[in-house]
Amino acid sequence: MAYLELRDIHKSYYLGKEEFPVLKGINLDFELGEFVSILGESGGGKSTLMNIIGGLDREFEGSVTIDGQLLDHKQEKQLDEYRRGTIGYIYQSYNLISHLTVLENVMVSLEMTSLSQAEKVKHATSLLERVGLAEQIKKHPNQLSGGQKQRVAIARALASDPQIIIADEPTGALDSENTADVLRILDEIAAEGRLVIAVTHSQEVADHGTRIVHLADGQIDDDRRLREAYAVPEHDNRMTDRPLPASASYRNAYKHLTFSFWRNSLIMLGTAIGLFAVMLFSGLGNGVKAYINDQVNSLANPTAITVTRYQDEEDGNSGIGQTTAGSGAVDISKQMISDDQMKQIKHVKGAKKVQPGYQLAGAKAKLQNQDYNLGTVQTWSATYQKKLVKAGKVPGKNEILVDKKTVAKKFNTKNWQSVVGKTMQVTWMTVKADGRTPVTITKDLKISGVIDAGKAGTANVVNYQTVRSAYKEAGAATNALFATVRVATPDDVKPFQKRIAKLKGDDNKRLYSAVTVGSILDTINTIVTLATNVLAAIAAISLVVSALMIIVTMFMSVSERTKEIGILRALGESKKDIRRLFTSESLLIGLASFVLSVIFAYGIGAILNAALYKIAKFDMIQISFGNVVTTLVLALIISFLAALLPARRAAKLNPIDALAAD
Ligand SMILES: Nc1ncnc2c1ncn2[C@@H]1O[C@H](COP(=O)(O)OP(=O)(O)OP(=O)(O)O)[C@@H](O)[C@H]1O
Repeated sequence: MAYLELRDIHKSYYLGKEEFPVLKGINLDFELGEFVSILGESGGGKSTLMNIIGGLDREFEGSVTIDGQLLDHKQEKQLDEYRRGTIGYIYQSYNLISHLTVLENVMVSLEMTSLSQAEKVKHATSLLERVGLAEQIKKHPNQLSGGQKQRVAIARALASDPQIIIADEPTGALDSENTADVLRILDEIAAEGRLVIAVTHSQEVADHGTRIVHLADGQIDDDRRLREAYAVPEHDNRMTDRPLPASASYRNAYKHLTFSFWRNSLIMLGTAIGLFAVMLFSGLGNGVKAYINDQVNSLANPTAITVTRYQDEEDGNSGIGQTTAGSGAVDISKQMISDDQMKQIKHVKGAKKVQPGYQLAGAKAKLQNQDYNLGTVQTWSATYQKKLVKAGKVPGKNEILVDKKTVAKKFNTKNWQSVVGKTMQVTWMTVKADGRTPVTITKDLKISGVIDAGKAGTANVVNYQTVRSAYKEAGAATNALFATVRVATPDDVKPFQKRIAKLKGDDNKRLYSAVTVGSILDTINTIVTLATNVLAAIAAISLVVSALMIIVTMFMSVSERTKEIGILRALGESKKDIRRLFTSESLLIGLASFVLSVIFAYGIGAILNAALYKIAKFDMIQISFGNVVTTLVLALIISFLAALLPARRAAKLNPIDALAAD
């Protein structure tokens, strides 16, 4: 049984429905150690036959048996393996990969062997030395002469130690000197015990082989032996081949990226800008949220909770500041917290300190014959931060801390501190002990200091005892209107709020509401998050543009590299390997864009922060680790999706058509 057997090979091409038969029943046997030349007229089907032997063509009739094993052309995997391990191809037009160096071109077929990286380099270098190219290994193909290119192609064909070398007009483009060189090398290859099948038009070339097969009209019309085939030496250490590892695809993709560096840099820049915008807006959202938190917490104590009586709809939803004293219609005792209830609140788990508080309704003041509308007047509680007191001190008995904007500055615009120490007559309303009858209270209070509630509004603060004793004197209800509860840490606020909301009175109705800085912040934060997400989503639209750019680049890359795809397929790479070549290139673009975008985001973020710091005294852009990770995931998803279609198209290319591409 011969090493390679072709039986009854028929092949036709079709133009529409019209059939053009090219091979009409080829029967041939080949042995290892032979150097067979295939001669025949142009268009006679020589290349077609080589593609069938080489495992590139699957659309034919007949059988190819290799070393006793029938090749199943339906099984692509088996064919990939066959091309990888058994076949080495040499073409008239060299078919080198232009963006790889001479050494790398030879290394491509070694990627599919089990050699270590160092062994691959050593082996490729020794092959290039053998074909006389030791000096040229770092050059790119376009820096070589035709003869040199063909020798690189021979070294590449030999690299994976194949049994069969197919050379399709290997000397067609060479001068006589280079032709002689190449023929000598091919003869040496046959002498090593390999089967060399060379297609040629030249009788002179054909005469160098051990046998000439002549093809005419789709059939063999002559098969002549010129000399004995070479004896096959024992090959005990044949190289073992294996599928292309993923790392090789990534390396190849990286080399291609750096080869077209400027074009790819622009694509990366475009993608990076989109990613950067997403990251910057997210960072701005974080910054604004932190800024608001900081501002609110600096005005009010985050561990203080204001507890009021719960008002359901029927009772009229009047919280602090809307005391209905004077209307007579509503029993405001329902809005008050009795001493017993105060004790009950004290016993709720988490309460560290509980302070009763009053709010003075409709408070007006007279200071040196000038009337003031006081707005909010409350008793001092833990909600206030001491740093809000801008002059003087916290009020003691019969003292008042007045608002900077509405009282102190109106009293004396420039020297507003001068109000401290003056006596102010304050009038407000409440109800008698029956909870209904209105009563007006007037007190002379000494101004202990000035408070500035900032943008949060106005604040006038009196001492709790001052109000309580005034109420006692006037026979008014003395129950507090609210209680200020301190908890240990801001994290204890929410659990406390929940517990207090659960407390029920005798009528099984909810007793208390709790307002905290946190609950106000929650609302603000929700709005800021929403706004940030909208901004980030708008920025994300630019990512769609980025994705389109990557898709276009990848399609361009596929059409530029069509020939390379054919070469890689001929060398034994599978469809999957080709797909991965393009997805890895796209993922590398995504990854590089991500790195760029992080640099932009942190760089420009720092510049913006420096500029805004002058205004807000706060880092307005705070890009979190989570933002960075999200951006990375986005970048990878986009680049992966963008590569899907182009990679699919590349993988689907017919290797023969791809090799024929210009
Ligand atoms: N993809 C194709 N579709 C249609 N016809 C094709 C295709 N490829 C080759 N042919 C035709 O098949 C015939 C054989 O082509 P092939 O390339 O095998 O010939 P060849 O003997 O190698 O020719 P040459 O010596 O000029 O290279 C030619 O007539 C060619 O036009």
